[in-house]
Amino acid sequence: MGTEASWAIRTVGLAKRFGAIRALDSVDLRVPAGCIYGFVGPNGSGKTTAIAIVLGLMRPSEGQVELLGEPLGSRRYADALSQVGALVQAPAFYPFLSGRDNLRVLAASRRPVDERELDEALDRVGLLDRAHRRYQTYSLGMRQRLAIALALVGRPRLVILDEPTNGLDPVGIQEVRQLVRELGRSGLTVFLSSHLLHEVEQVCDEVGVIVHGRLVAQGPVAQLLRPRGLRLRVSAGPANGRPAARDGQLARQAAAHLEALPWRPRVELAGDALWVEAPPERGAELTRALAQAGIWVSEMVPVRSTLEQYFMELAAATPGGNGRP
Ligand SMILES: Nc1ncnc2c1ncn2[C@@H]1O[C@H](COP(=O)(O)OP(=O)(O)OP(=O)(O)O)[C@@H](O)[C@H]1O
Repeated sequence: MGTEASWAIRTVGLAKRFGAIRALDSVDLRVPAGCIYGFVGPNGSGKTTAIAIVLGLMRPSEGQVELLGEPLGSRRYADALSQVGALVQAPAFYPFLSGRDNLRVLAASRRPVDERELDEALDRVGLLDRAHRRYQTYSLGMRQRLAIALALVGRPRLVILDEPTNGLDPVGIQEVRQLVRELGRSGLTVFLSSHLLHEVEQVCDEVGVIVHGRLVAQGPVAQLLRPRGLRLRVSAGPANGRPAARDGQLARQAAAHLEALPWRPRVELAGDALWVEAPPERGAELTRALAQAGIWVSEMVPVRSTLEQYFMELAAATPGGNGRP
């Protein structure tokens, strides 16, 4: 495998077996430097296993790994690791110490740190002015931001966050997502694992989708996760002189008009709403066709299939990717 500094993480044919369980099966990760990469998959799909291998905490059964251009197994892999910050498990912070003292104690347990490094990490996560307060007074979001600060001490080039919003309240979730976006904007490469497709969609530039240990899709979020359908609600036109049709009946009429369009979109009825398989930019054509038939669109929302459907479709489309061996 050639050395390419443009990949923060690159794996080829990465596999890990635990007895009969294939936790990872021929995974080719491509994490471009300078992006926010979302590693998304249902619980138990192999995300933590892949992260543990990249961090040198677990040996792969097969395959190659390159971190910041250095191959796993080479002497320089340790140098690459020293430029990586990671949050894999919640750090054991001390409740009675301040945020800053916690950071100092835990960071110093790995290597000597100076106050300037602590200031910088606290500043990046927006906790500098509250660093003197006791940890036990912190909100859930602040606690997680402090945990991310610990991963940022020493200015890593890459930060790996394993499910960083798990267990947080809604405010904390928003704080952490916002922080991840800011870290990405600052030029840091962020590798974030999540079982939430919408989280990855909101925060990441690139995505890798893993199902049952297989990477079933990878690429820019804008390409892979774009909405594939439109949900419509319709109402009778204001002055078309027809007796008002019942909602369900009107929806059936609307479906018939749309299915008759030259490009024959697939249409499904869902009660009084319709689901049309069409990219959002075709919305105007749909509304025009319906208006010409005297049916008015009262609501139109771009939608994707549900997370589970999406994972299932991707897994089914991948040879051997639809179940465990
Ligand atoms: N040390 C281990 N021994 C045996 N099986 C393991 C071990 N670690 C992980 N597994 C199995 O490997 C598979 C992948 O687990 P992994 O923890 O990597 O998934 P994950 O996507 O991170 O899920 P979660 O978000 O639930 O942690 C699962 O079937 C899990 O039970």
